[in-house]
Amino acid sequence: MSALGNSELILNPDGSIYHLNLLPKDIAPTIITVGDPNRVAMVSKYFDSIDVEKGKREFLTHTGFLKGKKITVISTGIGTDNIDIVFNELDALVNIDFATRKEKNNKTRLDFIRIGTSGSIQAEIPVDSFLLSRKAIGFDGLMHFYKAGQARNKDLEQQINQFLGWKEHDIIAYAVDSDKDLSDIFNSNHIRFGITSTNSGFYGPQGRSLRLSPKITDFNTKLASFSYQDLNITNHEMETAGMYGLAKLHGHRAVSLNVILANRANGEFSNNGNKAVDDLIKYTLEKIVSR
Ligand SMILES: O=P(O)(O)O[C@H]1O[C@H](CO)[C@@H](O)[C@H]1O
Ligand SMILES: O=c1cc[nH]c(=O)[nH]1
Repeated sequence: MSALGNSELILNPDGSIYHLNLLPKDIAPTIITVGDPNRVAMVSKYFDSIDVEKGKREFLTHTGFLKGKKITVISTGIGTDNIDIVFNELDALVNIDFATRKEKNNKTRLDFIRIGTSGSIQAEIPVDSFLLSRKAIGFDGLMHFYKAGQARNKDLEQQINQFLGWKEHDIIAYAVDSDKDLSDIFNSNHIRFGITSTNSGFYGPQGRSLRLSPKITDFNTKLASFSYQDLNITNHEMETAGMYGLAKLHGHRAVSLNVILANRANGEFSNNGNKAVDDLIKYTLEKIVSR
């Protein structure tokens, strides 16, 4: 493989990677991703020590130790356009030699655990509950730009696209599974499971309208009535499918956990979102350190 050029692998003057502003030594193999930069400190305040605090734009990183386990928490900002940056750059930090600018022979596998927020489209999934995305359906388009055949769940893709029939609206979904072994660490009766819909926006792309008219009027009820292998499409958010796809393509593992803040079927929004997010953070950290 020839060396990556200056316009492809972009390093800052201090040798750190372009957007994340991180050096290879700044990250742990276990990485918690959160959307909101303010959530980074909500996670790292539980660490026994914080050894790295760096950031640039919406990408804030803390790395430290909890009960002897080295953990990184990083904010991705909103959307899979940012996931593309975060996952490519985190992989580069461990699997590209910045001196030779070539891929390393011996690869390092990373574990990604998202602690996010989300909106349920199923009436019986209440606000403030926790949901693990067994699978994700991407309406955002990110995977269409990669040779992603081996990472995708083609059977689910075929079934959802046929069921929805939204090709006439230029909407074609891709589908990706969570990593089963990593997901199993977070199983318990506190967690619900489902298929997560990852969208390219919060309003129109999640069937919301404030002043603009939706093109697809039965958007959420149609998605909510689909089922696949005993799982329903449970919730909308904006990162998981991209995470699952890019993690698999790079040889990493990923799982997405979300607090349900909105119930779209009942028209409810949590009054207690911060407390629920804090509870999911504590639950996730406990599972990470006790595995
Ligand atoms: O709370 P985070 O992790 O950002 O996740 C959800 O919240 C944002 C929208 O409000 C989107 O990023 C969505 O995925
Ligand atoms: O409804 C919601 C709530 C949180 N995040 C989303 O993307 N959608």
